[in-house]
Amino acid sequence: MDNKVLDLLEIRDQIDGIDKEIVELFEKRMQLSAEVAEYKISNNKAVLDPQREKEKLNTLEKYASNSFNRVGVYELFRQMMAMSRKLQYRILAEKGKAEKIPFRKVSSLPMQKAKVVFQGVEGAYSFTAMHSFFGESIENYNVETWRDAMEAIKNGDADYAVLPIENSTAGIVADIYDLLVEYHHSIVGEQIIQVDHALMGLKNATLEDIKTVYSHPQALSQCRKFLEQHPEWKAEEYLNTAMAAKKVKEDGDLTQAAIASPYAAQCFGLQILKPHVFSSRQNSTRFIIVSKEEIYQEEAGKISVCFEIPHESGSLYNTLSHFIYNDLNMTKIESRPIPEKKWEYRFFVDFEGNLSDSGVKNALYGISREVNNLRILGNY
Ligand SMILES: C=C(O[C@@H]1C=C(C(=O)O)C=C[C@H]1O)C(=O)O
Repeated sequence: MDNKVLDLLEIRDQIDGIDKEIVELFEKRMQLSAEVAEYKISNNKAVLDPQREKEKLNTLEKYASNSFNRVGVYELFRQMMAMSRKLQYRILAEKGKAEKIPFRKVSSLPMQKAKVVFQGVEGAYSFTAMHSFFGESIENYNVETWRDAMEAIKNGDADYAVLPIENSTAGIVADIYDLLVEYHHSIVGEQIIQVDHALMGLKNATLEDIKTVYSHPQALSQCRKFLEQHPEWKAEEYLNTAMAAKKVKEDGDLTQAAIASPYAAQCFGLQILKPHVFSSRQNSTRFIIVSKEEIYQEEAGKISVCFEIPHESGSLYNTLSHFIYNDLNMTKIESRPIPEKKWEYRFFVDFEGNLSDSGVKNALYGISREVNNLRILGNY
């Protein structure tokens, strides 16, 4: 072996020795932190003491001999103290000091005599989503706006609302996120609907009769390839796909067609002139089921939360570290502006888990102590 290899082995040997010492010291430090937790329980003190942490970081970084190491020491101890706090939260939770999660576990969603509200008209994709989730025989009615649907839940006019939250190509439906914050309802389920547009006309119409095709602009653009094969047709934008189908039925004009879901054809007694003019697994809309009840099902596997964090370096990182530390898989993060606070944001996070899991409880307890306005939107 040449000298350099020997050197490397020797240096690594020394590193190994130091790391072992660091681990021993780390464990001693955590043990002391656990004792602090006991003190805090007896004296009703908060886990996080920002003043103490700030002072510690200032002192410790001064021990470092150069600016590069100063940054390292700062970061190292910031992490160390975050871990120490996580241990304390766990101890407090074990001693029953964490506030209870307000959600109630149920074996299944109460469906008997349930009434569902959806936005749009029969045959709209939200209508399909509702039937897929609740079955065909569910009592339901429609309203004009998403806000109306939220109000219906608030007033007790309906037990559940079906609302679109995200489209796989167009992204989130921002208004629904904002409404979820404004109305303190909870998400109790979700339903994904694949987009499948058909061309439909009156019962006795044929493709040759068609002169005008009505649909929502997004549906028209998704079906562009198909429409280009018929340059003789005029494409007309309409409020939504189901309304376009309704119009064709009501006008009773053989030259009119609509692009909408096959379900809309069924609802309005139209004939499908050409199925799947656009169908895409890639293009799906995810709907949420909203309720006034704070309930979650035993087998629920996804949790949605939202929170606000101080406008400081590292605060999002610090919040998300609670998920990592508790081995929780985050599946989505979104941010929305907070209207009253210019350039500050509210974050929406989805992660895998059930509100009964201890890791989930630990993460939520820790986060709730370190952010503003943590809300559990639902577990479904
Ligand atoms: C250990 C404590 O709890 C927390 C963790 C700290 C640490 O690990 O040094 C410091 C302050 C607190 O935010 C403490 O209060 O001393």
